[in-house]
Amino acid sequence: MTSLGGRRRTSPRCGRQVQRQIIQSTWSSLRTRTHRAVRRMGGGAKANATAHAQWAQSSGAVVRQAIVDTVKIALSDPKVKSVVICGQNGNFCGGADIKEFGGEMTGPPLIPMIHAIEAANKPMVAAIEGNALGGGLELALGCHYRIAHSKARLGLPEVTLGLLPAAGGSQRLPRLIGVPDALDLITTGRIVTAAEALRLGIVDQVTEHNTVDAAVKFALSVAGQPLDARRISTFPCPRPPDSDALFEEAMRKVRGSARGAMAPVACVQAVRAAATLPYERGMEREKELMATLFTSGQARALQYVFFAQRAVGRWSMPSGAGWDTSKPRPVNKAAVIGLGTMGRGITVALAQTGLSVVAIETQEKQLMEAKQAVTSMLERGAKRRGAAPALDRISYSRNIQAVADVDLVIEAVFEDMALKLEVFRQLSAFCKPGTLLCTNTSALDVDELARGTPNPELVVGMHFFAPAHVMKLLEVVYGKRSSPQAVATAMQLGKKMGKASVAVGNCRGFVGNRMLRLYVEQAFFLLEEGATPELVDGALEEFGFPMGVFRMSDLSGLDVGWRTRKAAGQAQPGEASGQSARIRNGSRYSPIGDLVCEQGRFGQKTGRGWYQYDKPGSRVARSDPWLHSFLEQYRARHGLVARSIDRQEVLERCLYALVNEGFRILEDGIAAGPEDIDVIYVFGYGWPGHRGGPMFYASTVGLPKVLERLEHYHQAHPDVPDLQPCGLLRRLVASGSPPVHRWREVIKKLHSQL
Ligand SMILES: CC(C)(COP(=O)(O)OP(=O)(O)OC[C@H]1O[C@@H](n2cnc3c(N)ncnc32)[C@H](O)[C@@H]1OP(=O)(O)O)[C@@H](O)C(=O)NCCC(=O)NCCSC(=O)/C=C/CCCCCCCCCCCCC(=O)O
Repeated sequence: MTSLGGRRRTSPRCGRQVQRQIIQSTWSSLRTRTHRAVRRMGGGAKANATAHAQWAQSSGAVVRQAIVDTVKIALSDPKVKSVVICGQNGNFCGGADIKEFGGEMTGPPLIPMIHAIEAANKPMVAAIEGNALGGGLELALGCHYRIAHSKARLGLPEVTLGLLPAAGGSQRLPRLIGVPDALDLITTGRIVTAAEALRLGIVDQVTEHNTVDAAVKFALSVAGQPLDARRISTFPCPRPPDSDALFEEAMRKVRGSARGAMAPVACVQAVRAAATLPYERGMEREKELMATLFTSGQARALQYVFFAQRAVGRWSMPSGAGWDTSKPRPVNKAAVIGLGTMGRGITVALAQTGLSVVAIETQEKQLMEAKQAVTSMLERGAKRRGAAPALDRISYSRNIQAVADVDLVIEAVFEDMALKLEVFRQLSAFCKPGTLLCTNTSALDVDELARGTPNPELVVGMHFFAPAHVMKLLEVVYGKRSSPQAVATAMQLGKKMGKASVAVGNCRGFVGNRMLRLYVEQAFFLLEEGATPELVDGALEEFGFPMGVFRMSDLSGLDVGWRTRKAAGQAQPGEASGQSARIRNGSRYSPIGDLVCEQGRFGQKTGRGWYQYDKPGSRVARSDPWLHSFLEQYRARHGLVARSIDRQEVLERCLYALVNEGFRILEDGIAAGPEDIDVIYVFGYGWPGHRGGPMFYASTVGLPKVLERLEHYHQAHPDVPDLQPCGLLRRLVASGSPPVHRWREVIKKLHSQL
């Protein structure tokens, strides 16, 4: 798959054809190299020439059939002494074709195929190059020996797709490497290098040279040797003495982090079955658990996210330019301007990607502090990865003229238009011609910034999420005059940094923050109407968010939004009461957050916010009686009568308001499709992946129901125009609520009529 991926990079126009090939290569990359082993053993296997041709053109079912048939031939041919199974194009097997899961699965099933390989009376050797993932690794675990290339990657990522390794992986891996390591790999889906696989005992040998040659040599050396001790399914599962406690701890851990996701829990249960039941009964349990996951809907959501993540790479702009027509510029050296929290994270992310970075901060003291912080972030990261820290890739400067030879600049100064315009003016004067000018603004107008430069086509937004070296999301914001090449360059850099990069249009808050405003606003309104932060957060956390809106606000700091609202003229000082104090530009406005800030309650950093904390900086939120009595007094002052609000209303108000704005974003052409919005929310805003992102979620709730509830809430709150259902939502419902992957057609039609 690596080589095919490479081909796509060099020939972006032939995407469709290559995509087909890559999908096939999940199973079709496999072939049994009996002929080669046989030849070296002085024999010959006639069946193989045809089988190879067939596999190269075939789908998963055909490949499995071919493996079954060829193994049968090899085992019945007395001249064949050993069998080597390898992939093609430098890749063993990336696992099952996920698209097969949606329909009726045909061809020979995987489990009996792997059993037959394990039961073989001739040595079966897996020659692992490239990826051995999911069903690919399960197949290798059915072999008697595994030889891997040093650059191979192995893992059981099924959990990330809402599944478990159900072709015996959950039963064989613990028997091979022990329960603790198997639990780690299976519950996280973590991919390991060949070196780690060797250390864990997953592979028997690692080679720097030709893997198939090494495997053939190895296969010859073990020909005729007894195989009983090589069949992993017959191994007793090593049970640590405190295994009950170990499983309870593992369960506690996954329940804590899974936030309602079923697959990690099922993975622990399956490994526990391996440790406590005979193999056959463990396999039955594995199948039972998999059947539940298959029918849960969570697997469908996570698999949607998998494909959505790849779909956003095929970006396009309203002009029609896009990923397949725009060539990125090479970026070897970048500059970061402003070394606050964001600038530091961006510097680390760029250096870890292998770029030379000039980090610029005008104040000496801040520069020194930033240098120290960046150094320790890089050292911690390098320690985790077992690599050397990329310290020498970064130079620090107080002088903006140090940007003279960079290919790209990312400005991350304070969120103030006048300041940013001044920085861009200076950058335009000092950068070499063609340098891309990127802003890390989270909401300011990219077009206004671009207008302040002589080359607006070189200006794009690169909106990172804190901490920028950790968070996987990047919004690449194109303005009216951004060139497709500038967008392509930012998108490619994002990909290199390992980010899910999504190209979006320019508007206030772009996609993520524009939608978030509606969600937070509904949470404030709910407090006015009788809810507490605990009720709202409880409902959202039960839904699957790592933190509810108020705990999240305490963590990121209440003053950030307050400053923006003040700058926009919304937050007005004082304790005005009555309905007029809660109206801005004719729409309902809640000053609750402003009033809390006026008390100096900025969240965790001040030890008080929507909750109270033991001390400033502490992270454990406790209910705060002060806040509750503040809410009561606030309602009394404004003549509001608290009513009983349930969790369902919290979810509907907060989530449907957010989804409705998502439809508006699609209608406005700010995002090209629902996948863009869903990737942004899953990777940047903690939306639970097993619910597939807000737009996918709306489709699972049912668009008619979302529409009906929005109409209901808009009627109840006519002073909140944002609750009025969006035209696109109405149109989708009118056209029969097509599945999410068909929304683009409706959107396209809508745009063509405008
Ligand atoms: C690392 C990769 C493999 C490659 O990465 P890269 O080179 O960067 O390329 P990408 O851009 O990621 O991908 C290129 C295109 O290929 C598409 N792709 C990739 N992988 C797959 C796949 N597995 N299936 C389909 N398509 C795939 C991708 O979408 C790209 O195309 P496009 O751009 O979208 O057009 C990387 O791709 C990667 O990590 N892939 C995923 C690896 C993975 O997760 N593998 C595990 C898959 S699951 C699996 O293997 C399971 C096997 C066991 C099944 C056992 C079944 C037993 C059944 C018993 C249970 C009983 C249930 C009963 C139910 C009932 O009762 O009804």
